Amino acid sequence: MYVHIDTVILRHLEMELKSPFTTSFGTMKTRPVLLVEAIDENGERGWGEGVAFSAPWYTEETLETTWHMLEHFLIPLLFQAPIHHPDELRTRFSMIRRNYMAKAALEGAVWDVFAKRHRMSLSAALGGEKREVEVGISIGIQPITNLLKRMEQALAEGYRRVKIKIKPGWDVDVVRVVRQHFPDVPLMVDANSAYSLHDIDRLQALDDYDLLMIEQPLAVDDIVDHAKLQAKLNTPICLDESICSYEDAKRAIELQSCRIINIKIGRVGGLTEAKRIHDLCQQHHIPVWCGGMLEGGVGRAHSIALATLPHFSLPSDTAASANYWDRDFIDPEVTVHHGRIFVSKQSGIGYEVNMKEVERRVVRSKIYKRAKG
Ligand SMILES: O=C(O)CCC(=O)C1=CC=C[C@@H](O)[C@@H]1C(=O)O
Ligand SMILES: [Mg+2]
Repeated sequence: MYVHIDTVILRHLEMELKSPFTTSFGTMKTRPVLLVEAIDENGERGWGEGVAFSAPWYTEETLETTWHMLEHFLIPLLFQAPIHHPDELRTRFSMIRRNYMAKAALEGAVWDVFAKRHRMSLSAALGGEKREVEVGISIGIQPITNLLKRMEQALAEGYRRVKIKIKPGWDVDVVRVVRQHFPDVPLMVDANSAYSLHDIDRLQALDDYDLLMIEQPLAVDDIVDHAKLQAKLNTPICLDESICSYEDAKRAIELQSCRIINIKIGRVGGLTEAKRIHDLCQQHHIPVWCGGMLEGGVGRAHSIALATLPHFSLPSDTAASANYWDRDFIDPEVTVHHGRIFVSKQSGIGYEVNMKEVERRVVRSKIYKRAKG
């Protein structure tokens, strides 16, 4: 069966975060969402989500660059020919350099159409096996009393792992206080590239606190210094920003730059590449987990489906919708029960897009139609 995508609709939504999210590179109060709707020749609708932020602080992409790449390059490439399987888009889009979040947003919508056309859940279409996924929570930088209170609340809600942000001057002391209050909680830190090899003493000091991992301590595009650092740390390094492709993951594994990899669909260019990285890590016994990008409900649904693949062994950053927003734009919203999300058996992403909630937040939209004939 071939899928002809006839229409793509882009919508820019602004989502108000319940509480500002602070990391080593800044604070976010609202989260822009680029919602991608793909409609095939039968009227089947699939949804994808662009996860780039409004400024290029996480990677080089922004919502604006994503929109530009979709409008001028990726949607025209998609319209060029029908597809037999979404995996084909990885090759078709390969002539476009990088712009992974833009590629992932469109590819994700096509995956949703494909799964619906085959009356399968996205999880099943990807080869997912789990009926539920374990969930962790990521807590931004905030005054220590607020951090401890938020952790207390998250653990009471059943989250299976807590991730806290660190940066120079907000690291060893904070982790020590957290450990004093929560000696046994599964705990990890995310540095978002705030350190260099000159900080090795501070990073080695974290070895005393039984952390699950230290996420992305060094430069966003580095795997060489991370290998030098990992050789001096007992705590596993988890790479996030450094891994944008299967090839990056292959090099990082060969150089022993990390012992864990965080897979994010948008960062690596889509579900097909995410699955390839998952399979590579499975072959090399490198644990993986599904990272988060403060996604809206559609991006969260895609992450949940990905996290059902067999080698995802660590809790995902796919917390409940209520952790981020007063109201998500999907029905039902994502909920977490005793630290787990039950995977929907519905076809496609497993959630309905609530157009009333979408329209409330849309600041811009545009329709793209395939020229017939
Ligand atoms: O989506 C979530 O709940 C986790 C978000 C999160 O921790 C991150 C999102 C984007 C960039 C970073 O700040 C951080 C990460 O690197 O994982
Ligand atoms: Mg990270």
